[in-house]
Amino acid sequence: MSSERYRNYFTITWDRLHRDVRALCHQLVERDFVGIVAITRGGLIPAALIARELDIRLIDTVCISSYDKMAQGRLDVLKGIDHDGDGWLLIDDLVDTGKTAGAVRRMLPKAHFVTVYAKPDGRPLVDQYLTEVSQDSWIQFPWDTGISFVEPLVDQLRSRGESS
Ligand SMILES: O=P(O)(O)OC[C@H]1O[C@H](OP(=O)(O)OP(=O)(O)O)[C@H](O)[C@@H]1O
Ligand SMILES: O=c1[nH]c(=O)c2nc[nH]c2[nH]1
Ligand SMILES: [Mg+2]
Repeated sequence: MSSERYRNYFTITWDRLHRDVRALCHQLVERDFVGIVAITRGGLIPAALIARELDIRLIDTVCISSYDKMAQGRLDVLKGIDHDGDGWLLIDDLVDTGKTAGAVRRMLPKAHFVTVYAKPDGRPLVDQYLTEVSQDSWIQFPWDTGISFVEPLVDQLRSRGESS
């Protein structure tokens, strides 16, 4: 873990992500949307799953670059959009500090903004989210992780000198 801001990992598996996105869709299914705007790149995966559940075929993107791994950098808008979001569903995977959400909200003030995960600082900027995650946790998504061998606990303790 390299950023001072984060003390824990909150690990999301593909199964969990799919279940969480479907649960979010239950809260959205009664509404009508013109289409989806996904915030790249993290918003693309939930956007595809939500589009399937809500039978939405019209999908656009706002393309943003901000973090380099865990380090927050300058926010660059690589591609904006030419409407105010009226009737559109705006999707990101998560809101953390709210910097990305704030910038996209200014572009699409009338969109209905949802994220799957929300940390307290960014939470007020979205209309809806499924799961709250503590501000000091880094959410590890399945596309950033893989399955690997884990040493038995006794061996981990031995190598740390905590057991004989
Ligand atoms: O609330 P904030 O502090 O702005 O952080 C939230 C944003 O950070 C992540 O994107 P990132 O910039 O890492 O790019 P990515 O979606 O391409 O992974 C995440 O997907 C959100 O868009
Ligand atoms: O994968 C990620 N996990 C996070 O917790 C986070 N916060 C900002 N950007 C993030 N990306
Ligand atoms: Mg993102």
